[in-house]
Amino acid sequence: MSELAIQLTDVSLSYQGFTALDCVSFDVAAGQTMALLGHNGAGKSSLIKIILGLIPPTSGSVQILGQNAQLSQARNSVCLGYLPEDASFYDKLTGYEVLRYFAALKGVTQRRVESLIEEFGLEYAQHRQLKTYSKGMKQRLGVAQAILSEPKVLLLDEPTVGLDPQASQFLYGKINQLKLAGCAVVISTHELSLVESHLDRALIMAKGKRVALGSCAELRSASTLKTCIDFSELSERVKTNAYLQQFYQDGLLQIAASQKSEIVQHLVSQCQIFDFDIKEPRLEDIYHDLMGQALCSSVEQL
Ligand SMILES: Nc1ncnc2c1ncn2[C@@H]1O[C@H](COP(=O)(O)OP(=O)(O)OP(=O)(O)O)[C@@H](O)[C@H]1O
Repeated sequence: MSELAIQLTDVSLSYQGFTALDCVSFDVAAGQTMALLGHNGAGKSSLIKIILGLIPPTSGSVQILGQNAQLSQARNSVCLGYLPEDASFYDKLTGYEVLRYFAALKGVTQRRVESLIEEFGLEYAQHRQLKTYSKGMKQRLGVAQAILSEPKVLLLDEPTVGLDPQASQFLYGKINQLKLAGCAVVISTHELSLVESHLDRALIMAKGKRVALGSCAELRSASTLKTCIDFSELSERVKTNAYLQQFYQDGLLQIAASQKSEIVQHLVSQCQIFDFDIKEPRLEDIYHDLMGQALCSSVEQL
């Protein structure tokens, strides 16, 4: 099994008596991406700040690369990269000066700064003050700052807000490169369709509690949503098949995710149907389904 980069055990947090996080546990292995999903105020940013060691949990433990996150060695380590929600820098500085400043703090070379400026498409504006930057340009700079030191643990709070589709795609490409180099990545986001194909696991949270944790396939199985098998042509062989009839609804076969291989086998071997389209529920639908279930049952863990 891969080395655990982040390990949270029973983490709770209270802000002046208000419980923002309630006994949350999860881990992220080196080279894995974890998406933090949840409604506004669910506790995602608080979790990220706790992982960074910026705020101490009221109870529970947090280990980063085997060290207590509250210890300064872990907090000051160049191994951590962080993009805060609404990252803002002193707007009289130029983009180049901002990156040079963080590079000096992290012991990163000028060459790396120049190469990131180029990669993030900010060359033309690098010597302009940030007050002349658009939101997306500032966000690109923020992401470049976060990955400056080629971190082992990267925490991104809503990284694609303000980015155009091309820049979002570029960002996820970068994240995938870092993952291949063994970086553990945590992304808090509301943009579920963007993160879906890049995450290894997602933690869904509501009101500071863990609602569900798992890969897209595991979350799909935990949901009540059906996988649909669509035929290019309505097939009599399916409608009249004694076993398949029970799943036939609205011109589709509607099955639980766990039944997929069994039904596909049946379609091929018993009905000789080879032309079909399998439509899995998307992360966004799964999220709404699990969140609905959790809120109905007062946010009990699934
Ligand atoms: N410094 C603070 N003092 C008091 N309450 C706070 C503080 N920071 C956050 N909270 C509260 O804790 C809860 C969780 O906030 P948090 O910012 O972690 O949520 P979030 O999931 O990141 O939300 P969003 O998606 O809106 O960014 C919210 O109810 C928020 O009002």
